[in-house]
Amino acid sequence: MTSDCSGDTIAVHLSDVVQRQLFTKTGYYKGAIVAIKRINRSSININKPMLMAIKRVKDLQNDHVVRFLGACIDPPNMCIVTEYCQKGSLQDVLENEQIKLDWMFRYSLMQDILRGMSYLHSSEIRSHGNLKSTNCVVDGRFVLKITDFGLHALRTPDPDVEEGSYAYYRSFLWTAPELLRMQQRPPEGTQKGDVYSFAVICQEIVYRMGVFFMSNIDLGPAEIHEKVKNGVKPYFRPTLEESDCPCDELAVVIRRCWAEDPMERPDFQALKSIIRKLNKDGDKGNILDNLLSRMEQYANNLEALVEERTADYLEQKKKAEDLLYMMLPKSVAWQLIRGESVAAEVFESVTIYFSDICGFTALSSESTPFQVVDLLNDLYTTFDTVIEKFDVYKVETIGDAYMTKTAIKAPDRNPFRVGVCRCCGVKDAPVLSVRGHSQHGVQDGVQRTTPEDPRESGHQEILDTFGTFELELRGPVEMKGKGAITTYWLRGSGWHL
Ligand SMILES: Nc1nc2c(ncn2[C@@H]2O[C@H](COP(=O)(O)OP(=O)(O)OP(=O)(O)O)[C@@H](O)[C@H]2O)c(=O)[nH]1
Ligand SMILES: [Mg+2]
Repeated sequence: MTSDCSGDTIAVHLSDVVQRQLFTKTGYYKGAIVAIKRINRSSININKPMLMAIKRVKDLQNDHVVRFLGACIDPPNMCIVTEYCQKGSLQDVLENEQIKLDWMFRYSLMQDILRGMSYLHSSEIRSHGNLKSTNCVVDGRFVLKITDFGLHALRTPDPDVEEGSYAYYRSFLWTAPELLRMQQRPPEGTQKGDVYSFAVICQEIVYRMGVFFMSNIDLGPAEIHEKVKNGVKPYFRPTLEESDCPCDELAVVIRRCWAEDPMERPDFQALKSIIRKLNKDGDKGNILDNLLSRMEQYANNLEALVEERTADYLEQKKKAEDLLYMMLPKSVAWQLIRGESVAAEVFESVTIYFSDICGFTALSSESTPFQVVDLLNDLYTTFDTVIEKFDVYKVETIGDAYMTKTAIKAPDRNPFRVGVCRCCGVKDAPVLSVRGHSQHGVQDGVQRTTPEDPRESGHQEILDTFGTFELELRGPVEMKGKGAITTYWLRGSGWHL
């Protein structure tokens, strides 16, 4: 030992980690990603008991126990290097709502803990002492492994966690009451204490509501710590209802595991066969079947995730398209969305509509800015709702002016004018019907509209084809840059939306 991972190598890894760390500090060791746990010490004294402890951990080999790879004892980069499990801790998995866990899967997680823990208990390590959902990590194949056991002389309290703080008391929520009551708690804990911790983890797996979830009381970790430590009947434990478990027996087993009297708690060997029986549908005892069904579940999770992401994508796409439809005529937007170049179009006739609020300047001077904005907002929302029903495109709004245009293809296909005039309630609105050509550059269309000789205009005739407008000749009106144009007052229409 203590590994061929030099201080320099680790230093590089530690800085590299910052960019792509997912759950914990990681680095590369012999080409593979490894988990790095800092040792917050200024120096480490390597003695015989320490070397023996390292050897004990190094010799462990089990599918459900994280492999110890080495330690770096050169200050200032002292750390423990272990196998990296890419899905993070069990707590991370349980908190991740995107991962769906059926009961078979949840039983498999419990069984993995039991396999890892019974192996540890039968090894020279003997007990964990700090079993919790953050010390159960999950690898890429959803196999759970136990971590952060042994090597107690190298483990140091997290310098960021102050004694008496929320995080400090939270870390004791998995600790058995008899250990909480000890003045000098052994860092390796006890086997019965580990079984208590297992029960707390099982409750987390059942509810997925965090550690020590209680459905009807809201207590902080310090208060929970105090109540569990007191050991007053009825013993203080997290919520556990039979109806929330897949079967009553599971609730019974969990309660036995967190019994106040350590002697009443079963050992991991016994628990392994109890849970296997409860999960008889899921665990056929065949490793390959088991693994396959886990992978299947994982694939289902991915499918659900893909579906969710696709729905998100479609929603965003629709928003972008709606925005485009608001900014451009639909036909142009369609061509752009399909990646086609936009062809210029010629229309025999177009209608351009302007609305103007009479007395807007006077009205604004007597109103607050918010009232003005509210008025315009309400009015334009109404206009927008109306034009959506017709083949009409909003060019722009400038203050109180609202401008739209539409191409007239055939009189019966263009009831827009009726709709707008009727719905906007603009009384006596001057209707300007112009013939000309419109190009997809909208402003061009407006500016290039050819003024016609008022006597030949024929606008009234076009409107008369609808047989619904009541028009009154207003006479020629001087249009900026266009000369005198014959205009009409719209006095009413028979159309109702
Ligand atoms: N992906 C991955 N994440 C890990 C691994 N080990 C730890 N983590 C993550 O790092 C977090 C913090 O782990 P630790 O630094 O061990 O802290 P802790 O488990 O809360 O407390 P102690 O073990 O008591 O120090 C865990 O919740 C995991 O999200 C690992 O091997 N792989
Ligand atoms: Mg840990």
